[in-house]
Amino acid sequence: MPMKTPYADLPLERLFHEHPHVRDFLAALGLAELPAGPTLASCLAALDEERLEDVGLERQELLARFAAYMEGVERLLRPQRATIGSVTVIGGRDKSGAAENFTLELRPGEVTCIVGPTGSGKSRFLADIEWLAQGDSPTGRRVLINGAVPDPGRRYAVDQKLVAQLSQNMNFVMDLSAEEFISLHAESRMVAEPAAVTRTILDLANSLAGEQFTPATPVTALSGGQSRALMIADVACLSSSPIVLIDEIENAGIDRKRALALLADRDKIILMATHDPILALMGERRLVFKNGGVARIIATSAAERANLARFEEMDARLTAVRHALRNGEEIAGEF
Ligand SMILES: Nc1ncnc2c1ncn2[C@@H]1O[C@H](COP(=O)(O)OP(=O)(O)OP(=O)(O)O)[C@@H](O)[C@H]1O
Repeated sequence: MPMKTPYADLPLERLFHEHPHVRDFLAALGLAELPAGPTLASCLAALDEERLEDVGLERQELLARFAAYMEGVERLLRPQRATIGSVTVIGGRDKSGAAENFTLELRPGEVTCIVGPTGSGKSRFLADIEWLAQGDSPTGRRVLINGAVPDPGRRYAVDQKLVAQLSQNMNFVMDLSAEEFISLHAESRMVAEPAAVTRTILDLANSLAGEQFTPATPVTALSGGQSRALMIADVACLSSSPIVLIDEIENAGIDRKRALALLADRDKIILMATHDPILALMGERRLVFKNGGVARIIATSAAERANLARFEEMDARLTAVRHALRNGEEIAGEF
């Protein structure tokens, strides 16, 4: 049964005006030039056999391909953030098989920190969330979305990923400028004004990075802190994934506090492995890992938050020393 799409029957000018990406779709098939016609359906109907042979598709297949493409685009554009009100993690067992006995509900805008010694299971926990584990990982944990088992399509979807990962190492292999790189992403996400969004992301990234870069800076020339800042701004503004997993925002010349606030502001559910005292205390809670299991859940108390101000002061002083070191100054006297 061939798939039908109303888009093929729109007046051609309107189709191209409202959906400029259709031109890219056609160009990719070698159909940038089409026989004249009032609608795409009529243009495709007028294609001669020879051109169809060049494309390698039957006429009906071509329409079905177009319908599937437009459906994919619609899915991409459909807002999905509103559909996530909570993520629930139901405890499984630690490495010795002892039950974890916890049920944890995470909501948009909340930051949950993950702490514990090396090998205690922090990355495993993040992986359980990334894959929406259903008792089928070594921990036996289960993850619910909006209080229910997510449908399997959601679990394996690549275009509507629930989870975005910000990992430590950003290795760019493409030879693009920062502006080209981000605008390519903005265009692929089909945002209404890719140029404006790109500018916002570059500005945000620069406000997070200790040292500035220009839109023309090649991504391969960005420092560790700059590329990290760029990825954080990109995830905050362009990713539709409602859950963000962060494996430590290290102190690589980046305003960690602002970065975290920026992500939380966008109503994302944030899980972050960190032992940075300021970031850890900015979170709503900390999950303490031992022997592969969650040993304790500590809600950040008012008393802990009171310490935060003092740690921020200490951090500002250390930042000043770091700055002075970077500038080749001597570190003597009052700091
Ligand atoms: N509950 C569990 N049951 C069985 N295996 C587990 C469990 N939790 C973690 N593991 C396994 O233990 C190993 C160490 O865990 P993981 O890498 O998550 O630790 P980590 O805290 O992230 O360590 P690091 O800080 O060094 O990165 C991994 O192979 C992981 O799959």
